[in-house]
Amino acid sequence: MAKISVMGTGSWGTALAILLYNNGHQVMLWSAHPEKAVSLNETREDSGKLPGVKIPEGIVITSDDKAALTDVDVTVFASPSAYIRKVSRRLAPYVRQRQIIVNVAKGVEENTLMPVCDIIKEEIPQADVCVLSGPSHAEEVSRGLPTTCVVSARRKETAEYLQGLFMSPVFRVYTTPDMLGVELGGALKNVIALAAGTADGLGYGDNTKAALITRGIAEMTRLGVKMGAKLETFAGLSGIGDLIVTCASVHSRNRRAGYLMGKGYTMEQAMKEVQMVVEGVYSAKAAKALAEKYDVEMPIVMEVNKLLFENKPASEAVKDLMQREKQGEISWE
Ligand SMILES: NC(=O)c1ccc[n+]([C@@H]2O[C@H](COP(=O)([O-])OP(=O)(O)OC[C@H]3O[C@@H](n4cnc5c(N)ncnc54)[C@H](O)[C@@H]3O)[C@@H](O)[C@H]2O)c1
Ligand SMILES: O=P(O)(O)OC[C@H](O)CO
Repeated sequence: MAKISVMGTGSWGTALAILLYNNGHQVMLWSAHPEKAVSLNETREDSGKLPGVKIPEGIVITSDDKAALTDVDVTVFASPSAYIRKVSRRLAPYVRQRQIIVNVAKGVEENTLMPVCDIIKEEIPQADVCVLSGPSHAEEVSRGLPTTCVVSARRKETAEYLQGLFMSPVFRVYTTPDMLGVELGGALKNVIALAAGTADGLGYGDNTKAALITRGIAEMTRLGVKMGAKLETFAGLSGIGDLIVTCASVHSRNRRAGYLMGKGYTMEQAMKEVQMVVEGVYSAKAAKALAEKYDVEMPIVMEVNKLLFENKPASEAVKDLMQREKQGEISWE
């Protein structure tokens, strides 16, 4: 049994706290907001985000920074990527040397172009920062539906230790040394999911969805490999696996936000309607900047940016993607 704190009471933090508790660990769930911790303690359910999912009484819910980080074997950082720097800076004084921190947020910071693990490392240099990612909607994990993920760490032993903590009969975890690839897959798939949702909103079919997923993973892979990630990672759970789930699932907030934009909502209206974090909107500009920095062609990412930030009509974006200059699918050289 390990002592684990989960930092963040969004749907993913809550689902992982329940998973880890059911695996027999001692679990604390921390909210950045005292009033949220108080209300969750009373109700033992987040009826807005995970209706019908009970948070076991054995999970201690707190907003006490020091208590949540004292004598823990592992801490899981589950805040949305936009808050990770602020949360890391706030918690840094309570983090011991070589504390294992597992990042489960998916994003790239707009102004620094850093994936989430790098942000945590910068703010909490004494920590051993790892990542868990993959096709894993909280709505399904919290109900014990079979799910697979991948965990990456600097050292193989740490990754295998974490694999053991998270694994259950309904939650299968693989290990990988490719932290950068895992992080980029998780962040970039959200941008492609906005495009897939938009196509749904426009009333397009399965052919269009398959095209966006396939050409989307091609873009993600091109960029990732140029940045130093491994090619195989993009064919794995944190790459194509997560891209499929986020482009197809009824639970996906990125797909839903895109769907609403396809129906004519503005980005702001769509985000308001979804009510949960739409990470793709935060990562889109960073993805575009990375494509430019590494000189990689990412036409879907470029069109998503125009849709989000230049009010380009969705149907125009699709037309421009379809009528791009002719290309080979793979090189003839
Ligand atoms: N939900 C999922 O199924 C799922 C699965 C895998 C990964 N993720 C990733 O996990 C991360 C969290 O997503 P989520 O779905 O749990 O979020 P969510 O939309 O359910 O919840 C939002 C969270 O943001 C927190 N928050 C709001 N304002 C804050 C502030 N100022 N400072 C710190 N925290 C603040 C809220 O307390 C809440 O914990 C995201 O990066 C997401 O991509 C989510
Ligand atoms: O599918 P979304 O947009 O809800 O994102 C949540 C997770 O990343 C899915 O693994």
